[in-house]
Amino acid sequence: MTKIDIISGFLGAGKTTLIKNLLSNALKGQQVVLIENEFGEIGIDGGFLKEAGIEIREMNSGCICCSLVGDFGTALTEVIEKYHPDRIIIEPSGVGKLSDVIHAVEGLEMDSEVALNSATTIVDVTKCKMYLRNFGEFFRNQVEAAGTIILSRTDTKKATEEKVETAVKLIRELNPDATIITTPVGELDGEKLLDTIEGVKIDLSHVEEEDHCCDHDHHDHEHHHEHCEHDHSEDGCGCHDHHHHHHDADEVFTSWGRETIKKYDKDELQTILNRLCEEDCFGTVLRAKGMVEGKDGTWIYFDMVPGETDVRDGDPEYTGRICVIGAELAEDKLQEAFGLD
Ligand SMILES: Nc1nc2c(ncn2[C@@H]2O[C@H](COP(=O)(O)OP(=O)(O)OP(=O)(O)O)[C@@H](O)[C@H]2O)c(=O)[nH]1
Repeated sequence: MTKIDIISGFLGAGKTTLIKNLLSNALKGQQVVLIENEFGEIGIDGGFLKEAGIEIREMNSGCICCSLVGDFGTALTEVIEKYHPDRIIIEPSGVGKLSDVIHAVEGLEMDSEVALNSATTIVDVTKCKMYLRNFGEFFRNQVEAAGTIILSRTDTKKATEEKVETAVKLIRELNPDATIITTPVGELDGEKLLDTIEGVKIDLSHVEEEDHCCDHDHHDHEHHHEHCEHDHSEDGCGCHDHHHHHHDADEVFTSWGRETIKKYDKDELQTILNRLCEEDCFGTVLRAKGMVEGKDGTWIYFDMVPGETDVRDGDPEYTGRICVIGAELAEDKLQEAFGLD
């Protein structure tokens, strides 16, 4: 019997970080297949995990919830038949709806030797309130459908006691029964972490069904996306408020990605990422990530979520890749900022 574990969470919440942690600790020695669904044309995360000898099946064809019946079901069945793994970890895209993924897995349980083992959502404790307000339609479903919720960034200074308490309260309102992990994951023993995630019942009774995005006609929506002044303050602008329903992820979010051989230095990349955090001219940038060759021949990896950047050394990749995800992105400005034609 193959166990299926779903690790969801909004853009940049910390899904890949948690999966790496599980693979190198609690799941070490198990045969694991990871199915990733990245939002954005340029797949970035795959390379990180291939090093760990993990088989990866990437699906970059947009939102997982829109391809569940076709691609996703086929991918799962193929993986099961080919590898008979101990586990399959599914990492839906940051803007995927968790309940849709759960439904899809449950649909396969009858015919295949698989069992849904856990459904976990990672919530960035420092942005919970803002994302709930601005992107509630997507964020809420991930919280409502989860068996376990892990708060990320509880190890940072920004995660004050007050902020953690507020996040827990907001999460409790949406999902009264979930186990909420408030201890920084890095402090937890791997086995303890896995035990906590695995032992939880998955209950979709409090998930708002109108959030199910595959039932509707993709071309017959009313669009209410009035753009607004983005002040990038912590509480955001409130323009994508949670009363809007029935949107596909690709109606609200866009991505811009490039493969490039252009060389950068770390300071230059840091400056670009700071600009993405601070300036309004790019649209609402929610995530940037990638890897590029450095001017000195080393490789530079980077991550950006609002208010947070990380530029670091990494192993050479087959080519440089940049991916930016957000709402109403100004592609020409992004291209210009990264110095690309
Ligand atoms: N301090 C701190 N940083 C974190 C934590 N979790 C994730 N990060 C950082 O946040 C950034 C994004 O983390 P990822 O694990 O790539 O997030 P993700 O959810 O896979 O992101 P997507 O690619 O958008 O799906 C990285 O720079 C991580 O190092 C955490 O608990 N604490």
